[in-house]
Amino acid sequence: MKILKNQTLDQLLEQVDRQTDQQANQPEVEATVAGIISNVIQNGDDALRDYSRKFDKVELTDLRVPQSDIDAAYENADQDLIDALNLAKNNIVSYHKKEIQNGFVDAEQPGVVRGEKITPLAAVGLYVPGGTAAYPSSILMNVIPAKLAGVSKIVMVTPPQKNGIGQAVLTAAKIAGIDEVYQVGGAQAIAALAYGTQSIPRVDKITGPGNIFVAVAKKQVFGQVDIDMIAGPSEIGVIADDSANPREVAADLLSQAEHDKLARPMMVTPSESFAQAVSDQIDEQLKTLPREEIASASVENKGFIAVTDTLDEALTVMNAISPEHLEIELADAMQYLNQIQNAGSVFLGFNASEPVGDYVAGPNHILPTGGTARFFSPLGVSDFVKRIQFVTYSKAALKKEEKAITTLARVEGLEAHARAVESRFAD
Ligand SMILES: NC(=O)c1ccc[n+]([C@@H]2O[C@H](COP(=O)([O-])OP(=O)(O)OC[C@H]3O[C@@H](n4cnc5c(N)ncnc54)[C@H](O)[C@@H]3O)[C@@H](O)[C@H]2O)c1
Ligand SMILES: N[C@H](CO)Cc1c[nH]c[nH+]1
Ligand SMILES: [Zn+2]
Repeated sequence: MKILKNQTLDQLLEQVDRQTDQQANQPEVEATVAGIISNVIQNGDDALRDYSRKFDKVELTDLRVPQSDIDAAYENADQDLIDALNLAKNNIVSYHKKEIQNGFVDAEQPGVVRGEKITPLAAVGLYVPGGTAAYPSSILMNVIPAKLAGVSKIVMVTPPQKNGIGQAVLTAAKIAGIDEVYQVGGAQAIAALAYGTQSIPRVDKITGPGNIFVAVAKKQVFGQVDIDMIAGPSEIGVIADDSANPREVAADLLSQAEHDKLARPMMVTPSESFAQAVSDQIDEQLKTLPREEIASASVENKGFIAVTDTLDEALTVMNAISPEHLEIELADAMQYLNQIQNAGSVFLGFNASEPVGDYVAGPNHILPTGGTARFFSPLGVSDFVKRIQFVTYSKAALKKEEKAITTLARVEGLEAHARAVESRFAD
């Protein structure tokens, strides 16, 4: 892995900035995706079949996965898989239940009642990745907060596979309780959810992670629908020093590198010797990885280890990176949590290996990438609800505030605003 050493803090921050910019601006991908979206709007299901043939090498007739396939997958599933999915489901439910908002009613001022009611979205589309790998775990992470929010229409899309959607994916769909599944992926699936086709219903919001084409497509349909965030190619940032185990740190970095050739495995450390030890371990462990080709490309093209003068500088660089996942591999790691400003999900201590969050801990693994953890949050229950505000006034309460309202209205030159309130006291 590339080791950046003998660099000033400003030089390191400048490199992080430049890499993040690259993530955001992909002109050639933007153009490809714009063409795909336009074609799906024009040609609906036929365009979906064309792209499935072109990108996924799959000939599709029905886009919807029959319920019988979902039921059969569950019936035939390995008990270990069912047990693991149920354990994950229980932990994800118990964690996300704590996110449920209940709105409020405030009647503190005489004659005035105001408040906020929490309303589930009517229809959401969940994107579950399935190009280079299948992600049954992403089904749970997408569906559970939507169900806890009370969304009634939940539609799932996932890429078609040559011999049908994977049995583990369908088993997870059954356990998650989703029954409307369409076998289409990529930017075309995002377009179908945003605009609707003959088979796939239009939704109000699209959530879920995906590759660069999916991430850019979600960006382009924002405004036609809402989106949860830009959850693109996976990333992991590790802050570690000599108190950590280089073999374990290398293994965690590779766990995310194997997702995508564009995945970003990154470490920042104040120890040059530890940097070298981790880099050596990465080279060693890559040799036996089944997804070595993907992980090597990620390490080569997107990975780096930055050596800083101090631990404080390491925290500053990592906050600038704003990684999707941040591991703090330091003694007494919890003490550093309050210094973390930007990250999707934080893993504290030597045993909180990032895949624990991918699968079973309970927090969501659908997380912001490409530096967007500066302003996006992990997927959660709040992504599937809207807040509706309400007020009611007695005539006496309105009279009390009439002068303030009409003064402001006339300062803004909005006479009708003033007269609307004064009309209550005309007779
Ligand atoms: N950020 C997160 O929370 C999170 C969570 C899980 C996975 N991920 C990421 O999701 C991604 C999954 O990627 P994936 O590729 O395996 O599956 P994917 O489902 O995201 O994308 C596969 C689809 O991309 C389309 N496609 C492939 N090549 C294309 C091309 N050249 N032009 C246009 N469209 C093309 C195909 O139609 C295919 O169905 C990885 O980057 C992984 O790191 C992120
Ligand atoms: N680490 C991924 C998010 O970037 C989530 C995931 C799903 N399955 C395995 N990992
Ligand atoms: Zn992962």
